[in-house]
Amino acid sequence: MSRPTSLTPPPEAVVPQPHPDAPSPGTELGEHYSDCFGCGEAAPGGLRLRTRAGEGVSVDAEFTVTAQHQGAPGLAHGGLLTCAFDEALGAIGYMLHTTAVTGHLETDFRRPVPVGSTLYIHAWCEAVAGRKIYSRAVGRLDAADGPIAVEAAALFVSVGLEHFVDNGRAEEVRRVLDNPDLIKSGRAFEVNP
Ligand SMILES: CCCCCCCCCCCC(=O)SCCNC(=O)CCNC(=O)[C@H](O)C(C)(C)COP(=O)(O)OP(=O)(O)OC[C@H]1O[C@@H](n2cnc3c(N)ncnc32)[C@H](O)[C@@H]1OP(=O)(O)O
Repeated sequence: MSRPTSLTPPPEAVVPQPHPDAPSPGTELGEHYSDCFGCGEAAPGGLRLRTRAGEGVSVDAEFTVTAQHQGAPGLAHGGLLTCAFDEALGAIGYMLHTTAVTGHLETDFRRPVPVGSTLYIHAWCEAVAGRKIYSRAVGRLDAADGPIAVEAAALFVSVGLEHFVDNGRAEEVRRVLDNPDLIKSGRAFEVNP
């Protein structure tokens, strides 16, 4: 049976506060996993997105579009823009002190994003209902107050360590368990509080 894919928080959802141990605004969040395509330094051709803690349950990131990110000539590929938003929205987990995976993600492309431009991404959590985290993000062109180029809305679902251990390919899971430094933040595989 297929699941509902609504991005509207249910009536019992609450507006969350940052976890008491959440990083303070402006703190660089770093890569969560060295081979992550969205943020990992070791991922070939990856986006290497850097996120910072924002006010409340929010994060900020800048994504500069390079020639490697093209879809049409001189323009960013929409799928890669979505990846950047997935990454930024996922980093909201730092503010809630939970590890969450994307359940549903919608992206609205409002303006073309040229190669060489920088998207200023602001992502925030609207509501939490149990394991479900409802978040939104906006990407502005070339300045924090620039025109909106991309908007996204997502449902992330909190998961525990077993999600990764049980589902990841054994080779990479073993490599990480043998060398926890590969999870730079020490957060991505952390069991929920
Ligand atoms: C901290 C460091 C960070 C570090 C930063 C991390 C950044 C990561 C950025 C990248 C993030 C990714 O790309 S993650 C990779 C892409 N995503 C995935 O691979 C996830 C694949 N999907 C799954 O594994 C699963 O479907 C789950 C875990 C999402 C849910 O399965 P489950 O655990 O069995 O739970 P389940 O009962 O089905 O669902 C829980 C609740 O969520 C609802 N739900 C589940 N999926 C959906 C959906 N698509 N649309 C609506 N609702 C949904 C269910 O109805 C239910 O509601 P109710 O009955 O409770 O009301």
